[in-house]
Amino acid sequence: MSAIRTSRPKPFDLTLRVPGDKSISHRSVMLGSIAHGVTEVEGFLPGADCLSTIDCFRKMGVSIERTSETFVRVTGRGIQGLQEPKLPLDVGNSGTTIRLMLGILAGSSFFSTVVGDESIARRPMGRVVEPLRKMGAHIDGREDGRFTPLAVRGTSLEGISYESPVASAQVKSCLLLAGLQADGVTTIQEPTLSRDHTERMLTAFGAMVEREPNRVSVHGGQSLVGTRVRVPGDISSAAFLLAAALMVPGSRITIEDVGINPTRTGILDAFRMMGAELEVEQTDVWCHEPVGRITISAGELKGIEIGGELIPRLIDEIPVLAVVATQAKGETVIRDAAELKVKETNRIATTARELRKLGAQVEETEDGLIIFGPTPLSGGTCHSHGDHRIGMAMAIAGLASDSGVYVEGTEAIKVSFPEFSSLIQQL
Ligand SMILES: O=C(O)C1=C[C@@H](OP(=O)(O)O)[C@@H](O)[C@H](O)C1
Ligand SMILES: C=C(OP(=O)(O)O)C(=O)O
Repeated sequence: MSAIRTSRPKPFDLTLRVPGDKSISHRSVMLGSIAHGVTEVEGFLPGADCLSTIDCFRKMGVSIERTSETFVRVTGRGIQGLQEPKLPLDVGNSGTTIRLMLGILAGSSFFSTVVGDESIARRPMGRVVEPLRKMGAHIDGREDGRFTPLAVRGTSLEGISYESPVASAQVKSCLLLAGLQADGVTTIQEPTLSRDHTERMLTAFGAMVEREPNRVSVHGGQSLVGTRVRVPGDISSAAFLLAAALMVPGSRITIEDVGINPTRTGILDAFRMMGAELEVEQTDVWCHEPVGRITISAGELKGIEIGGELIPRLIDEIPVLAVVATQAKGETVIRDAAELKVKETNRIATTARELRKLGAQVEETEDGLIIFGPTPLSGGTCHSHGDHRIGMAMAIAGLASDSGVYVEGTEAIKVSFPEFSSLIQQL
């Protein structure tokens, strides 16, 4: 088991880049695989989750070459050109891989089985299996297909109109990918808008996607054409570094070439509400995704109340937001975030538990957290619980501790931000 130790550094002023966006990297390999022709991906995230996606599509006969850590060349086979995998498709720790891939497998012409690690085995698959079955999919699995392992007998699908009870880009994307192979139109309505990378990338691959507020439709029978994808830096990874600047008064960080898609920038809104000084400048658009430069420096931080439409726009950043909230004056209330319970860990529970070990005052609620600040953070030993975002969040907490925080289980971090440990220790 690997571990890292962080403690209060001297104030810093740094300009950095972060590794490629995880959501966009997954999609580049998936859409590249089912497209016709070659897709070249620059700035691919070499994180364990995205490598699981590569491995699954290779098992379906797709030629995927990695000419460097971050450059990937996918020779697409067309959506009906994938081959029956001889072995189970192993998604490792990646919820995005399994849920999006199920949309592709459901409409294939072959049989496949899908497995993952212990965390994946706890995560709900009914949210995609149920609507896919409405489209005609044949999926079986543990507890009637609500959990892995799953088995899919590919078949022809019918378009549906589906009202998703959760704002989940994984549900939406799964159904869009199934919809591409279905007869007729597939429409997904979500309660609030979740990240829209699939919609944007489908357009870049030549598909027609119809969008209305919180609603998206796709016609079946369209084929995709391979393209060049340049992946922006991952704002979810950048969030840990932005938080680092807020934890060490007098510090400033600039992150360049980072994705600033508005469905992902909720954390910037939250940090601004807390009193951080933030400058965001759009510098370019890569493969239909806005890219820019973010500079942050700490102001006097105050507690905030967040919920509603903001939550899907910062869902993966809530653990580190809670860490920053321990240093803000007053109460920070996070509501409408029950989705956190079904991530790599129950992030409401693991965030609260680990922060309390350092003396933070944190209350768990049914759908979020309440953090009372500011509280000094003591030294101590924390654990990632096998969850990359919890491991990184606790390492950031250590930056406000004089005696230092030792975080165990940091091997989980390779899922999304392989360089995190060396970067943070440079502070
Ligand atoms: O589509 C995606 O790439 C993701 C969607 C989100 O999950 P949900 O769709 O479950 O909200 C997010 O938490 C995850 O890290 C990546
Ligand atoms: C929830 C996450 O990813 P996934 O659902 O793909 O496992 C995450 O990266 O925080």
